Amino acid sequence: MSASPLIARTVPTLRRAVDNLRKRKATIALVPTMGALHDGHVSLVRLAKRRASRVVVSIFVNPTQFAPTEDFGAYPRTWKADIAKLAAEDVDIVWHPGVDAMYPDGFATRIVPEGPAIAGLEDRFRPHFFGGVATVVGKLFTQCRPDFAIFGEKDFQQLRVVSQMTRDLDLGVKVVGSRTVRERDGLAMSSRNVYLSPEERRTAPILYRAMKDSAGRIRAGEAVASAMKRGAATIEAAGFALDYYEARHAETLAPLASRKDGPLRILVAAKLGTTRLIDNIAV
Ligand SMILES: Nc1ncnc2c1ncn2[C@@H]1O[C@H](COP(=O)(O)OP(=O)(O)OP(=O)(O)O)[C@@H](O)[C@H]1O
Ligand SMILES: CC(C)(CO)[C@@H](O)C(=O)[O-]
Ligand code: BAL
Repeated sequence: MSASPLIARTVPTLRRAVDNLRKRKATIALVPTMGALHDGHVSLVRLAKRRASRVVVSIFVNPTQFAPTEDFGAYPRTWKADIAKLAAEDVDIVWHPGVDAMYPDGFATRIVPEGPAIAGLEDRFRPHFFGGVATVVGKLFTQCRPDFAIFGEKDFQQLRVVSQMTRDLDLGVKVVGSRTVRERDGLAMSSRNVYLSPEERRTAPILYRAMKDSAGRIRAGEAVASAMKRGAATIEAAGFALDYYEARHAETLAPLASRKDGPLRILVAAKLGTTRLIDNIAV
């Protein structure tokens, strides 16, 4: 029988719960989320359980990473179903602060990531995004003081930015990436997939198919630029409005002209109607 997790809504409650686990010599893994949980999130929880003896999942739709024109208000919130999923996975603590607990009146500090990991890609199209993510993840780390924190590779640039910030600020957390979980037709699971109309949902897996095709061509010796151009054209022909379709160095995220320059990752962001999807694969 799985037990319901302890739900903490204020920093003192969370701290007491974490301190209690620590007194019992627990190791702790944190899984930061914005809720609307799907099997991708569940896979992060399962990896967390393999890394540590206790698991904390945070559910917080973080306003500071959304631009005023974006979907903060509409973002799916499915609290009851989320808690049922986390109870079934035997999660120990759910950290679910209100906006006032995370950003009390007078809050005036921000972590601003710099350097190659934030050059372009998401940062070009969501310039507010990584500042909001770094600030909230920095807070989540100091609030929960985990040994490990698990992030999905689906948000590949976010994983790199968070790893860099954690190193730079000596936060003492081991950041672990977890592979992307996909639907049967290849679409990366994402909380925002619920926005897709049935027709858009049928089109959406083209993103993954185009990346796989480009990766195959590059592996077979086609020039990176040519394979990427073809992939971008396929995506646009299917009706997506493309933000970017790029091959980058898999570790540094620096732009790469040739496969010989290092391990490659293809990253994409595109809008289908009003829904913005992102994905990436290794070459
Ligand atoms: N399909 C997936 N496979 C593995 N990890 C995932 C997947 N989708 C999301 N994650 C990871 O789950 C964590 C929480 O992400 P979040 O709650 O924003 O979900 P999301 O599905 O990415 O939502 P959104 O649609 O807002 O991008 C992040 O580390 C993210 O990379
Ligand atoms: C890491 C995160 C929970 C920070 O709000 C969010 O960006 C997400 O869900 O990927
Ligand atoms: N999964 C990334 C969170 C966001 O798009 O705001």
